[in-house]
Amino acid sequence: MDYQIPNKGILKSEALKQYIMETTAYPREPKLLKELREATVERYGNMSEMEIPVDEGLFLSMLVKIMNAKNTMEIGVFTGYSLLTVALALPEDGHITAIDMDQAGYNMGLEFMKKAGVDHKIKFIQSDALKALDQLLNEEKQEFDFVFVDADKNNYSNFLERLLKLVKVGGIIAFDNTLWFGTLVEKEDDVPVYMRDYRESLIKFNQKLAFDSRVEISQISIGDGVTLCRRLV
Ligand SMILES: C[S@@+](CC[C@H](N)C(=O)[O-])C[C@H]1O[C@@H](n2cnc3c(N)ncnc32)[C@H](O)[C@@H]1O
Repeated sequence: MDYQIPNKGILKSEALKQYIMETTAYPREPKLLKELREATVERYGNMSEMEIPVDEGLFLSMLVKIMNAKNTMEIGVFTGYSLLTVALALPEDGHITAIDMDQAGYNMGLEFMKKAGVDHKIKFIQSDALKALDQLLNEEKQEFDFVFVDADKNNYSNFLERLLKLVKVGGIIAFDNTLWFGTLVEKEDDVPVYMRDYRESLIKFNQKLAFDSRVEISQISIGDGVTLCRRLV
């Protein structure tokens, strides 16, 4: 045999990433999401990198629609790119409980939610996420179909424990950044010091998830890595 099938890894270069964005992501990005993305870059500069990328937004949007999700939650809002994405994907009577300890980012994004006519679907809770989840667990029981987690990577395990009581059986909890800029497979010394703490937590979280029989998991290599956890029991 004089040929070899190459490794199945997907993104081999920045150019390939750019190709995906330019051919299938940017042309499909809803107008108000584009405006929000650009306004976030203008206001927050490099911090705007916290937003999920456009291709990931399109993926989440389709997932929410395929699932027929109605009652959803988001942990980690910033200016609301993923929040507006999900709000647009939900039906008119859909709902998102959005949690962030910072209110300023959400306030900026709210203008775009209003323009899109989806602000009535959103209940924003300004709080530390663990506190807010404990509060939700103490309140009247409600079942979530879909949760997007994009905050405080040191607490992903703690979020999971609480979310498994809040998400319905068959529902999905999606954890963002589970590949942490590829640093998980780099030597610690080669990783910038400010990224090591989350790197360590995510390595442990991924290892633990792999053997957690309460969920079915799928690691999606999009954006910075998204792990889907479907509640089984
Ligand atoms: C990566 S950004 C979220 C980006 C957002 N999903 C988007 O697409 O634009 C993370 C957000 O999580 C919030 N956050 C971090 N730790 C938190 C915690 N323990 N409780 C609540 N919010 C937290 C930060 O204030 C920040 O706005």
